[in-house]
Amino acid sequence: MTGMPDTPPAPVIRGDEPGSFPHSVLAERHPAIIRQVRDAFPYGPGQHRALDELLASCTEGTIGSLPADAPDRDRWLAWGLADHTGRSWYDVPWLWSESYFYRRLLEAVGYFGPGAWQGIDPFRPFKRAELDAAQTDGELAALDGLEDLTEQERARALLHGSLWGNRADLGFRLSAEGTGTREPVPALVADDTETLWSLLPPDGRGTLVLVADNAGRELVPDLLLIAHLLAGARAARAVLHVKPYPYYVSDATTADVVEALRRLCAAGGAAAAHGRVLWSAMADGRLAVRAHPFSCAPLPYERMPGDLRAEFAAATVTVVKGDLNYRRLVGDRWWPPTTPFQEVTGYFPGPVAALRTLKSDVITGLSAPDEAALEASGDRRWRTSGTHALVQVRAAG
Ligand SMILES: O=P(O)(O)OC[C@H]1O[C@](O)(CO)[C@@H](O)[C@@H]1O
Repeated sequence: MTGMPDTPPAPVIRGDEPGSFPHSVLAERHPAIIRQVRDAFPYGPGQHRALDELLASCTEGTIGSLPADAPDRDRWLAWGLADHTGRSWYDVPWLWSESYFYRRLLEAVGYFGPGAWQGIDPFRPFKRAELDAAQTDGELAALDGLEDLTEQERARALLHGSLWGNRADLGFRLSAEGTGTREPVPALVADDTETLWSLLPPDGRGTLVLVADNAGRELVPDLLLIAHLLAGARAARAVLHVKPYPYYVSDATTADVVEALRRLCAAGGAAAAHGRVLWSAMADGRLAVRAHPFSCAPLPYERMPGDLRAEFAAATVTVVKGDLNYRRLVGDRWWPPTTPFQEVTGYFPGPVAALRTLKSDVITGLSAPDEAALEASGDRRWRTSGTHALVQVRAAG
């Protein structure tokens, strides 16, 4: 990574090795997403044709440019489009390929308009199904059981709900059962939770920035965590960063925040109480939502623009959720796993915490014995299967 004298840059991850996880995402997952989106909407012939073209381009073709009148064409040119046009999707950085795939998918279905399909989220049916699932009711009802816990125990349960929600699985029931001395969640490969709490003490009255990842069953526990931190004055203000347009299937947009909040408020019990805290915090400005264009950039956060840098610099702590954001935070590279998290995030303009279940190859900040134990565990997919998680914090700004 540039500017980091102690840490020589590791190779950028590409999707060009058959059999590798990134390769399978480009070769199998992307075509499957095109199929699912196509089946979920009564699209017209133009959209079907554009989806056929995208499928052909990603499977056997090369990266094409954006239409001359695309509203974000200049932005994409600044993000490397001209350099990558005409190259194979497999030969450019994997992060870039994936990001651009979602941009092209939205183009194909007319999301950017003009026209009647402008603004229609092609992933909405999948997000909606998750939010509407009966299981979500049960998970929200389980919140009532947290009411008897101490503030610390509740904060921990909600933090783990947000963390494991990244696996689309609300973890607070699990965590609530285990509060106290027992370790509730195995499989944490790094746990800097106490450092995170030291940045957000009760009555600390700072600003929490949370960079969200997925909608639905990850965003709901993210919102619950924010509600708890605001209600207990561990944060006086919170800023929730979401995506300006649909991305990586389930990533949260402002529309998803609205749906999640309405779901909370309609749930009754403790969930609705949290929902009301958030609703009024939005009304008086203590909770703000941002949808910065860079949130959908195919680049690491190290290359963030000045206005975003200033926002993160002003935060007491920025909590970065999920796998994709982790890749962007540390750089999507084949780091040796013992590379210090503190070093690869040294460029970040303020204290930063990563809450992530492991769903791609990137990992930093492991101790050598932990790395050896994971490698010896017999399951070679510990990096990618979502069975492990981490809480990593760099406290110094
Ligand atoms: O929702 P998350 O935690 O960002 O995970 C998404 C991950 O899934 C992938 O799209 C691969 O399936 C990764 O590229 C990405 O890092």
